[in-house]
Amino acid sequence: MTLPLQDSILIVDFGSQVTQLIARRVREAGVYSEIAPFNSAAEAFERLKPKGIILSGGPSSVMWEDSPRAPQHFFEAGIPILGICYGQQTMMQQLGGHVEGGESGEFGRAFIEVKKGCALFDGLWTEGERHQVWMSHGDKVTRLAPGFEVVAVSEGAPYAITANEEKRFYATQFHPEVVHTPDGAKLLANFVRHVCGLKGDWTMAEFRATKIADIRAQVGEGRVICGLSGGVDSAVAAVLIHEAIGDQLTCVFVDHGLMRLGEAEQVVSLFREHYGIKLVHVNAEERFLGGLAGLTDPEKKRKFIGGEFIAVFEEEAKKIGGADFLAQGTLYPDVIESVSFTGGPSVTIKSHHNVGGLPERMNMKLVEPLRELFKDEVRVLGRELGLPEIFVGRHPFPGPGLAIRIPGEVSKERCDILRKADAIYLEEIRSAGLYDAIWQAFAVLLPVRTVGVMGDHRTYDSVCALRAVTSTDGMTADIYPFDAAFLSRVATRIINEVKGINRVVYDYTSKPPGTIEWE
Ligand SMILES: Nc1ncnc2c1ncn2[C@@H]1O[C@H](COP(=O)(O)OP(=O)(O)OP(=O)(O)O)[C@@H](O)[C@H]1O
Ligand SMILES: O=c1[nH]c(=O)c2[nH+]cn([C@@H]3O[C@H](COP(=O)(O)O)[C@@H](O)[C@H]3O)c2[nH]1
Ligand SMILES: NC(=O)CC[C@H](N)C(=O)O
Ligand SMILES: [Mg+2]
Repeated sequence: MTLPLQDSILIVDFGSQVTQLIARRVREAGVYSEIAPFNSAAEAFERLKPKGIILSGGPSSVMWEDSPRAPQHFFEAGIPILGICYGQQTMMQQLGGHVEGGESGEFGRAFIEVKKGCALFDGLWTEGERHQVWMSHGDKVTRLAPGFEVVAVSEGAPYAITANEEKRFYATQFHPEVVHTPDGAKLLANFVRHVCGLKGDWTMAEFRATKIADIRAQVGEGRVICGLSGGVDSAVAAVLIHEAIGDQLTCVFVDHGLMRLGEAEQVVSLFREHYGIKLVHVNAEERFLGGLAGLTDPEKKRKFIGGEFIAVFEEEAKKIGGADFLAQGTLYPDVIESVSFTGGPSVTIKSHHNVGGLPERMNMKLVEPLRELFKDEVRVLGRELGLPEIFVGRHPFPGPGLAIRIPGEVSKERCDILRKADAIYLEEIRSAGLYDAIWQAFAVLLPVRTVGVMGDHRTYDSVCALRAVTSTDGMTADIYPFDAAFLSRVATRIINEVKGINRVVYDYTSKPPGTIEWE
């Protein structure tokens, strides 16, 4: 089944780290968009018949031989085009302008001065105003293509915004898609609604319908195994896939012994209570803990866990007579931190078990309907699908579980200690009414022992670190500012009630420079 063609924007990806943010801003403006790598953009254009095109940034330089280009016929299609950074540079060059390597680039905050009104910022900015934007470029346009004029300048980029109003082509040297360009979202909304003339009535309901059609097309009559963790992402993925293909789906919950206190039982009973979806509960504690023995390097731990997950999924697939597809609730941040996207410049920060931690050879093909979304968007989709708040509002919990919250070697004994401390911490957060104000909170068991004195005895036990952060999408995060009384209450309870811990500290690191998890 294919859906009727809907109004859309095509985003051509040249490998920028933040291409997905363009898509996100366009979705926020209520317009459907798809991202296509530059080398398959022509095909996507044929299929979508978009009402506008956005050319992303990218790591290449247009002065390099063989650097990527937009299909030339896009410029003759009679629809509006917005070029961002690299997208601006290639557009200018492809239309007869000129780009040079700058003596010095502009990275980070910059200010532009508006020289002239233009449809791109109609109703938003006016002549003479100065606005903060975010830049990240070394090259710059030095001669405009015919028909273009300068509408805004910055210190390092005399052509900060240029426009060919007749053709409805616009180009920015800065990145409107990032939050550090405060008016950027409005600028993009203006482009898709005002310039491209789209209504802005696209919703998550339509995303749901599109994804259901995509899943049906991908899976056909095949069988699908879905890794279900109890987290938001896999619950939403499972319900969505079930809506698409019904009984062709079997969910597999892997209890790797690295879950929080009581979590495994809770996940399984909650899911069975709410959904008539087939669910297999696999007890795999021994093999996970066995394989983790002796491993201390975070990436080795992550890779082992990623591989073992797949091994379990493959075994379970065999038991149901084979499965052609493995579904996961992979989100965009998992992808961008683990691997470079469409050959982009991003480096591996950590191998999320479900992406960079996957073994190289896998028998099943992946079904990942949430791969372009950010967590807060998945929550919106979850509500759209009618998932109860108890799933939708849950703090994220990483697939590798407690293994990455126990720096150094993991053992059952250390998992048990951590489980108790973590449960006390979360219980206190809930009873203080803070759970929903926090993005994620957890305890970490450090491989450090310190001296203490309890009841006149000397103790020599482990240190427990507490972490709590606020965030909207997990990509950046800030610490949650508990008051001292709360922290000391939690610390006292943990030290009193958990044998093996005699000191508690609070982690004050934002992301960046830290990551949310400790490994
Ligand atoms: N214990 C598990 N058993 C089966 N699959 C799992 C397990 N843990 C993680 N997965 C799979 O890995 C994917 C990524 O995990 P991740 O933690 O990012 O998502 P989630 O658990 O669904 O949601 P959340 O981020 O809210 O915890 C999950 O969506 C799920 O498909
Ligand atoms: O399913 C997952 N598998 C993983 O391997 C993984 N590593 C980190 N996370 C979660 O991702 C978010 C960002 O975490 P970091 O700042 O630690 O990268 C946070 O919400 C983390 O809990 C993971 N989730
Ligand atoms: N962020 C970008 O798109 C950078 C484009 C190009 N690589 C430059 O340095 O100017
Ligand atoms: Mg999880």
